[in-house]
Amino acid sequence: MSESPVNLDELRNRIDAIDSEILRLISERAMCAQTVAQVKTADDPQAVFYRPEREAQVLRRIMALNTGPLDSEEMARLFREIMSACLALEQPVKVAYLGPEGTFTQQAALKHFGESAKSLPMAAIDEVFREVEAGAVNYGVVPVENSTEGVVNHTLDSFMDSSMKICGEVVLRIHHHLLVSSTTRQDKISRIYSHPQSFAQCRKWLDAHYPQAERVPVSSNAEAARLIKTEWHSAAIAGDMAAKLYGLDRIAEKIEDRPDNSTRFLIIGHEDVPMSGDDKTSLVVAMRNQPGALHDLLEPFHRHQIDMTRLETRPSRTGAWNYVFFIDFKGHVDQPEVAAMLEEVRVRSAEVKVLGSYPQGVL
Ligand SMILES: C=C(O[C@@H]1C=C(C(=O)O)C=C[C@H]1O)C(=O)O
Repeated sequence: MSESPVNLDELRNRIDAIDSEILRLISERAMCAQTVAQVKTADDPQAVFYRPEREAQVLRRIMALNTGPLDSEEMARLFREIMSACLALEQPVKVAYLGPEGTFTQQAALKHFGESAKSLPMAAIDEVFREVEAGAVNYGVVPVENSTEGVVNHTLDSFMDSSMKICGEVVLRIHHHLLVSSTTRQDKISRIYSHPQSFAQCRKWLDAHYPQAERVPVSSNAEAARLIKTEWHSAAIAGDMAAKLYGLDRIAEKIEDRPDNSTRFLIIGHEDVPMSGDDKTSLVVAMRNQPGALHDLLEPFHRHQIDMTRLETRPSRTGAWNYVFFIDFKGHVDQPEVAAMLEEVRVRSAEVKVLGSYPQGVL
């Protein structure tokens, strides 16, 4: 064998030295974060350590500074975990999510808060709201829209009855796999379990590959994964977390019909979040039932050049033909032009409820 041009031992010694340095710096950072916690509690013993706007700024700064060879998202993910561990030193963030364990919502919760957060599965979206409202957890994570299937009505409806604030958003690329257990007869699959949204997102693939199999809708992908453990003729459609949790094999990967399939989740909590420099705001607006109402509502957004990113209509539940609008736009309520626009919308509408201003999803 020819002599390698670089000396492996030398390189490994260098890596060891770099690791010692990284270790020292991470510990120094953790001590700094501990001091921040002391400063925060000195002012207010009930202070919440977690600051969504600051975390978004830290991650954005790292991504802007990064020059490779690791890509910026990968680098931000590493820093996400460092921050999560630093925060957990003081007080692990407790997060309720739409369960069961192994769902995409849990994946979204961990992506947003890092692996050191304590995540607790809830059986339904309104339970997530209730748990946050009761103060049993610091934050909640619920799905709100999918790029293929549209809005999660249950989440929007929950906001109408709740005083919870939106403190953040997280977008997750959703990859579905066809999963089987070690005892499944792969040539005899006659039944496939999944959540109705997942079936809808994989419809074409299923029509092409398993046209004869019975599609059985269940309450979550994780539940689908759990069920097939004992059925030799069944498969499940679910994501990586569920596959790992139940020790299942992927016989077909990334079977979603659209390669850009993603779901947006909202983080709900008690506090208003200060500006991070790149924020979004969500509103619910009830309009008076009169001609031109929608035009009147949209006109101030246009005039103040505010970028609306979403507009959804839902029945208001107060009268047979009254509607409310869920609106997302870029900007924060503390920005003067946003405040001016909101004032005009208030005058023109029956009711405006600001659900929250929060940092745009970073990762
Ligand atoms: C250290 C702070 O507290 C927490 C920890 C952070 C960090 O590790 O960088 C950032 C924001 C907070 O969630 C802070 O507010 O600066």
